[in-house]
Amino acid sequence: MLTSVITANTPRDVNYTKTVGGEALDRPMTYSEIGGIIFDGFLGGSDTTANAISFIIYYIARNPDVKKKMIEEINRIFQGDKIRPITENDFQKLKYCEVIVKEVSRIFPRCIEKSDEITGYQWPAGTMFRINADVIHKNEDCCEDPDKFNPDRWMVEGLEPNKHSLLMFVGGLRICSGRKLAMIELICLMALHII
Ligand code: HEM
Repeated sequence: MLTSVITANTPRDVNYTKTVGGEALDRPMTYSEIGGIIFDGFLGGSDTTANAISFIIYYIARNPDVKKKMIEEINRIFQGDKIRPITENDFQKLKYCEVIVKEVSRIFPRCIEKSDEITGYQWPAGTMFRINADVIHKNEDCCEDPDKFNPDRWMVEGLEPNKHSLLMFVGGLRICSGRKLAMIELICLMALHII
């Protein structure tokens, strides 16, 4: 089925990406390469989601005030009945759970394993990057300590998030194609299973 979806929807003359497995490509990707990437993504989509939920649990456990607000939101929406199936409407209302996921993504640093050139500079192996530390607000008052775990920074009116604020899914042409599903999975796990 996957192959037929790709065949039906993929224009043959589009150069989807210039690299496969780190190798530069000077031709459009084949259907089997595109299929391979999707397959990798589905396999990779499970351990990335497992890692993400582990960090979410860690930050919730370290921040009791956040946990309290999250439980309040979940109880308000489910009214004590967490056995009923979750609906799209419930999901749309789980705003605090959503910003917890965003804040975990923002605050968690990335580490490069090998020395690399990034933005014109050579960085040694082991460098920790927090390039998504700044969430830009129209309201200057809330530009507080970027090292503080504070999901509320995402809920401020007039928020203009830096486009690199959600680096969990990277960006550009190769942005994670499962990101919306991943957000649904994470938020549902938080609402239905964490507490
Ligand atoms: C929290 C969970 C997830 C995280 C943090 C995550 C993160 C990523 C990252 C960093 C990439 C690489 C982007 C790049 O190479 O520039 C990627 C690619 C991909 N992900 Fe995810 N992912 C998650 C969940 C999922 C899920 C659930 C699926 C599908 C069910 C999925 C499907 C894919 C696919 C198909 C690609 C390849 C996209 C491409 O190369 O064009 N991901 N993901």
